[in-house]
Amino acid sequence: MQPAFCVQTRGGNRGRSSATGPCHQHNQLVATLSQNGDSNFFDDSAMVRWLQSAGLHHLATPLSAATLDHRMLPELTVQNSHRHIEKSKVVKQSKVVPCDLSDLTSSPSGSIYFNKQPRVDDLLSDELQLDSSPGIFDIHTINTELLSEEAEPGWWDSSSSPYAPFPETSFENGFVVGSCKPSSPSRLQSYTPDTSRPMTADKEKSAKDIVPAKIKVVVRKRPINKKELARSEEDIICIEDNGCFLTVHEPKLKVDLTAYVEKHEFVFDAILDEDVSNDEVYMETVEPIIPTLFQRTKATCFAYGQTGSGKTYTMQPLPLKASEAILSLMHNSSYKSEGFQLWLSFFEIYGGKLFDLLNDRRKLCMREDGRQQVCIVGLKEFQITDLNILKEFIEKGSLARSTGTTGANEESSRSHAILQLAIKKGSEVSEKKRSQQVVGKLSFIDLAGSERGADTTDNDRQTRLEGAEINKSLLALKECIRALDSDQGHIPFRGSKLTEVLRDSFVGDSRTVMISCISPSSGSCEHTLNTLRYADRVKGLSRNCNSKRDFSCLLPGQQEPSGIQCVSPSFDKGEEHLNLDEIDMGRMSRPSTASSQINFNSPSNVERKSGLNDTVGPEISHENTISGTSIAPVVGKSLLGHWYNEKGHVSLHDLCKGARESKNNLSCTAASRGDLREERPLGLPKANILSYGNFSNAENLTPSDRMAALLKEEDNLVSAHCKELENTINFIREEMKLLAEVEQPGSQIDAYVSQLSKVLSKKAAGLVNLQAQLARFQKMLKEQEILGLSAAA
Ligand SMILES: Nc1ncnc2c1ncn2[C@@H]1O[C@H](COP(=O)(O)OP(=O)(O)OP(=O)(O)O)[C@@H](O)[C@H]1O
Repeated sequence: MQPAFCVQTRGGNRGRSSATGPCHQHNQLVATLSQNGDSNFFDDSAMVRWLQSAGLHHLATPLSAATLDHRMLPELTVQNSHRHIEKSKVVKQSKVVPCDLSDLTSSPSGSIYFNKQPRVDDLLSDELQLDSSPGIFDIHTINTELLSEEAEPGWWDSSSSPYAPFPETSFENGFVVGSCKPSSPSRLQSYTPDTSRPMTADKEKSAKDIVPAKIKVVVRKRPINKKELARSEEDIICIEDNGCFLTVHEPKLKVDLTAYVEKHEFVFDAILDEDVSNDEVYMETVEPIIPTLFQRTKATCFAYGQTGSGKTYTMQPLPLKASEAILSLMHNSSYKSEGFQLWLSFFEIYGGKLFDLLNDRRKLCMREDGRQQVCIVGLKEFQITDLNILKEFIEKGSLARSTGTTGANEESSRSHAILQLAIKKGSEVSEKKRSQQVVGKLSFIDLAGSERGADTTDNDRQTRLEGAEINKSLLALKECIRALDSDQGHIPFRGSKLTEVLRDSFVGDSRTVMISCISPSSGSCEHTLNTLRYADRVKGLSRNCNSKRDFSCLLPGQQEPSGIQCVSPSFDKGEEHLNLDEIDMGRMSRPSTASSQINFNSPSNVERKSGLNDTVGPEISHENTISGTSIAPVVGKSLLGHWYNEKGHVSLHDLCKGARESKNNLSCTAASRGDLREERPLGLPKANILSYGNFSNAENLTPSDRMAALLKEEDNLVSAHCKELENTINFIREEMKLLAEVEQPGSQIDAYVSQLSKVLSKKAAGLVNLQAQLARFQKMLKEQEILGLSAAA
């Protein structure tokens, strides 16, 4: 029999009532099981706890309806709950329905279902039925699929209700519930700005008094969509009632093909269920930051997650709401007389290049001035006084993003879109000359799909390199946030173009909000776990962190890796800066007898499989440098674009200065507790050092290791080229000097000949070396291509 009710608690974040979940495959409804009137919320773990507390340990795990014994649970009831809106307040309604154990069944994922088909009477309490005049319900909070089967025609006059449901066909993207989207073709949510609403003095004061956390990590789950349902995928994400705990029920198969469920538990600052609106997302994430922007804070809010997980859907409404609040504070608070202005810019990083989304995708270049301030040359900024204009700009920019070079939406998931709101003070003297000061800045970043970083095995070279670039930037971003959170003096922003662009957001007083977007479906389980692990690591070093760890898959007897939670105090001074992931990496990359016994569920293997492992990230921080060891110089190719003098053009001197400084930034020394003081180049886990420079051991390397080696070789080539240019200039100087001398009366031709011969030999040797390096890189590219092709075959 197709189960009717899923007996699982859902939603209920932060005081929001437990809500009717989306209408899933199983007509899911929030329900409470109770015994002897004693109410207990049931998700799998709560059920286990409840059974244990009832002394029914033998039933506690594994749990299935078949194991529930009628004699032991004599008075079972199911309490159906839903909510509706009454006089602008969300009201929870519930009704107890007597049930029998024969009405319960379990799914392969471990959920317990109530088989009885509900009646409308069961869904609506008596008061609610009396009150059911159009307009008092928010239809989106009611399980419409359940209702449609049983509801009498005419009980709901949708046409006259402001809460009329969108007809199912009008749901964009096949979302069953929760999408609540306007039928407008725009990707933006319908939104009516209201700047006239003044912020009261009390509100302003309390807003100012609240000090938001430096780093906040929020997870947002999107509703399951029709395509996923059509593929019979299940919702595997369970959010516990306080809105901070999340369990992923990973469907797995044993060797004998028996299905079982592996649970992964996570804790974050907030977890937003599929029924949480964009307004609520704003309130949870960005709203607390707004007042701090007037106090010289730079804030960053970014969405991370796989393609299609809802990053753009989540991010697009936020700048609008934030601008409304900023303008309201500017015009209606004590800041009124300060002469603040709000400015907008919107650009994209695609394939390591910057494009202005508000100026016909004009290519931009990033420069660093004498005071090490990063500026994006040519980026258009617009002053925002009217929210409708802002809305148009955002739409324009979003369209430019998704209709980029090839017009495919595919592109958007391979690019990072950055929308910046800057609060400025001062006047603009002329178009070219501004005497404005940035007071605060809020950057919204819609990151490339996280799984794109794993595109390193793709057949297409361009895709592989883009994937590697995305991987690099996501890892560098994580490193920067972690450095911020641990109050490290140095932020490794040079790790990627993305973090360089955000440099000024990482210095001084800064706030960061990460919204991890996840899909609920079982088909996305691996990506979802990767996203949650990334988020977990971002938050991992937070001093107040109380994160439950995803250790469900540790081997029996294996301990929580001590390096993960915080830097072990037993480390000596020299190791203090050891990156925690590096310890992980050491564990992962060292093939041991133990590792051959590790099943495929071990965290390291899961991450390795995903391609989102830390092959690049951990080594990016120059804090990894350990005194007393020599350091292999590495210069990133991005230097070519970054080193400019104050007049704006590249000088070789600056270039070399950049190379030297970057060498310090990017060099790293590998050290882990087991084998300290080992020198290795950037971007390579230990196990791969031997194969660095050629792929003779290529079959032993993972695709991402190979890609890291390739990128490393590319960096070395660019670095050697820079060096060669520097030498060439010196040779030219020497040759000019020789020429000048030989033309003097009485010059020594023999000396000239021998000096010239020396210079030419050095020049030739330099070119030969560079050519050899180039040939090696070409060979690696070729090998990578062949390996990619054979992997694909
Ligand atoms: N919470 C949600 N409620 C309803 N619909 C959603 C939700 N989240 C996402 N969607 C829908 O899912 C689809 C994919 O979302 P979106 O484009 O935001 O994904 P994305 O992560 O930005 O993907 P990409 O990385 O490819 O740009 C969109 O059409 C969006 O409308």
